[in-house]
Amino acid sequence: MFLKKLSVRHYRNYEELELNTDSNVNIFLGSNAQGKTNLLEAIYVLALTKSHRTFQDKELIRWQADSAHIAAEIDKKYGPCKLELALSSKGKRVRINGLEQRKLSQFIGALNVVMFAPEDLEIVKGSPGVRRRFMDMEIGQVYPSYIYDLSQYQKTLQQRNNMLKNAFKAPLDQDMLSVWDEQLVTYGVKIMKKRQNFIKKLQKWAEQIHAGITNGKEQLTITYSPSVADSEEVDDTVVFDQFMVKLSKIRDQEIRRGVSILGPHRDDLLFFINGKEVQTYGSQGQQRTTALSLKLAELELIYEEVGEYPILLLDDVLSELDEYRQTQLIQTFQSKVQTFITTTGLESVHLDQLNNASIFHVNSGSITD
Ligand SMILES: Nc1ncnc2c1ncn2[C@@H]1O[C@H](COP(=O)(O)OP(=O)(O)OP(=O)(O)O)[C@@H](O)[C@H]1O
Repeated sequence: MFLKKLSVRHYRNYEELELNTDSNVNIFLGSNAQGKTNLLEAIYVLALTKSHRTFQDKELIRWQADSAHIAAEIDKKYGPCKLELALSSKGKRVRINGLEQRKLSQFIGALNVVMFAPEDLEIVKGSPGVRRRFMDMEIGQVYPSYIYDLSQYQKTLQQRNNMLKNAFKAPLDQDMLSVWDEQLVTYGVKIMKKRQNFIKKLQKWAEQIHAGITNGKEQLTITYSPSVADSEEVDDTVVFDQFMVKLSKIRDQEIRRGVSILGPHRDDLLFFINGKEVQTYGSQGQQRTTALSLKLAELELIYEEVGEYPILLLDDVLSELDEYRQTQLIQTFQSKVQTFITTTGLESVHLDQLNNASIFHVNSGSITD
């Protein structure tokens, strides 16, 4: 995929901006707080309809404005495509080639991106919630049906939690709870299955890439850890039954605690280097390399599934990498992936290794020469 033109209006600190991005490598250069990340974020939001750094959509709208707009012209394998997204207090509206899409799931995936930002270290180091969000965002952009299953699961979970929360006030409607149980399990199994497949594919690439970055010294293993199944293997019928049985066993506990304690909303991912868990035993450098391998693996996974490479967004990460890792990264994207990079200074970027990079000077929400 190749992003030819990006336009934003009333987005973060941008009043109005149109940018021709004809190069394979586009560098947003500027001091702190000028709007470099805002531009990468705009591309990310156009792809996934959500920001990578906030859950609050209203933060994306320029102060004092009612709505924000992002648009892009993209060259895809099958031809050119125009994407538009408008954000307001009423919600989001999206169009593909001028045609309004009723559901966001019809829009997500039209543009594929992989963002690598300093916060990604949290995927390795942080709480399970960060890893679940990582899985959800990434699986959703490749398999649109996942977004539907996930939203159905979340709705069911909310209803079921409401019921459990109120169980101490009035007698529990056991029949109704059984209906929610079955629905929770039905969508839960679909989600687990897709997460398992995704992680298996990601593992294959990440292991290879990580071995390359570490000169074959480290073997990276990524394991899906579902809260329901006894192993990472998820077989539909077996897990459906296991899930139902386990729910009935913990019913009293769930009623006492007033919350659903089993299901994909409690899943996790585990990372191991040479058999040792990275979160607990990995050095800062190993954790960083794990996050990098993960992101580079995503490029390959998306290529395998979608048939073309996504756009790579590198937010202030080159300076964090030593020269060897920076070279590895640049060599990976240089030939095949259109890349957008933010940086505060070119001295930390080995420009000599980049062919035909365009440099945009970002200054208080505008691009200057
Ligand atoms: N909704 C908004 N409306 C107007 N301005 C905003 C809004 N949200 C953020 N900003 C402004 O955007 C700027 C931050 O932009 P951004 O995060 O892109 O910085 P950056 O250039 O990447 O800096 P750094 O190098 O520090 O990461 C800040 O000046 C902030 O006040």
